[in-house]
Amino acid sequence: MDATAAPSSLRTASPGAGSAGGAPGIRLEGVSKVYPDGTVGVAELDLTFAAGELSVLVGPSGCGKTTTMKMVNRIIEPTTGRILLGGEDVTRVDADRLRRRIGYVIQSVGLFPHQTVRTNIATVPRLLGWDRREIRDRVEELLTLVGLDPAVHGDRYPAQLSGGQRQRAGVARALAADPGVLLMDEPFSAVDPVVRERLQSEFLRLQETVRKTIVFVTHDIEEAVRLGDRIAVMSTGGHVEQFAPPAELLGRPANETVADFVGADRGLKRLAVTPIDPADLEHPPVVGVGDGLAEAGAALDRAGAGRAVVLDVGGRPAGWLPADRASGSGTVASAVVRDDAAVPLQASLRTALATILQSDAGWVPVLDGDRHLGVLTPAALHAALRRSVHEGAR
Ligand SMILES: Nc1ncnc2c1ncn2[C@@H]1O[C@H](COP(=O)(O)OP(=O)(O)OP(=O)(O)O)[C@@H](O)[C@H]1O
Repeated sequence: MDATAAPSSLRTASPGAGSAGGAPGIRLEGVSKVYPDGTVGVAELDLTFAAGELSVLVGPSGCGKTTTMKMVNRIIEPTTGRILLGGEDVTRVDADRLRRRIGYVIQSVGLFPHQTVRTNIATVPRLLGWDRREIRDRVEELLTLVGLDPAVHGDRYPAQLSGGQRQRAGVARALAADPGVLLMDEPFSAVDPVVRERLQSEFLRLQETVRKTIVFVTHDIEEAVRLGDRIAVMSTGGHVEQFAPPAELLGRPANETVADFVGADRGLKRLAVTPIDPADLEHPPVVGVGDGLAEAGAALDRAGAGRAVVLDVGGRPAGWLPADRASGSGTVASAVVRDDAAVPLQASLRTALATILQSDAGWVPVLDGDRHLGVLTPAALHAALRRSVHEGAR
């Protein structure tokens, strides 16, 4: 993507192609870094980061993650090898100009402390000579995109923001000139776990819109599994032990090193990357809040079920009706055990399990849009997880 282009509306594109909405793929060919003291940071690395995908680098401390990432924007100069951005060898181009084509987000954010959030975000567009109006419009667009209120946060200084807000501003600054590539060096590790999870979710939604080619370094395997389209597990010298989508990495670790790194609880981690299968849903009787109790009782009898799912007038789950309350006069509304917990069909088994654990129902209704599809029970969830582990192990 031409970084000197004027701000455009955010791009959408499907991943996997040679370039996605202008985002180039990145290819490292025989790349090595030998530091002046002789330390081999990375040796003979061949690796491709697909266009529009988020690739995560994980591995033990000192294995060469940061070196690998920083060679892409040449904050660290490779000793040998080539790095191609959308087919163009960038190992010889002007490093400053290269960096303006690549967004960079780091743990300590790196916002300029004496500049307002707006001025910080405008840094690269200003360097690229955009006109004032374009810059102003782009900054407002980005503040909103990353969830900062332009009127409230735009004119604050970094010290006047929370850690999470600073990270959002850092992401906005990295995206300012609409670069095709983002490098992210432990961007969410300086905030507490709750804020981190929120930032991760927001960031996933953002990536669905902008589809950048992202190289992301983290120490946190959970974060890698949550965010990565692909995860590279590295060992000393930048050696790639396995580079695979999260489900494959957790289901079929290539060797002991990877298995050790992803952890003995990798079956549990698979929860986060295993989708709900509609075939696993159970279908207890469904009654409406406005139905008569006698009618609901008859439906429960016919099905031989101990309880029914209760839907409100809009068709959303409102709770459940135990068989022993399904008699007498009145409507289901007078006897329903209220519980509006539900998950969308797109949710992971992890979200489904968390929701089940928070409710007394012992199941969770699954929705396709607004339509109730059935309920997921702990037994079905267990079966789905076992199946996915076996599939992964084949
Ligand atoms: N400037 C330097 N001079 C000499 N050796 C260096 C330099 N920078 C990094 N190294 C070494 O290169 C190797 C790879 O370092 P790198 O920072 O890429 O690892 P990392 O996987 O990112 O580690 P961490 O997870 O601890 O951040 C390490 O052995 C490190 O000590």
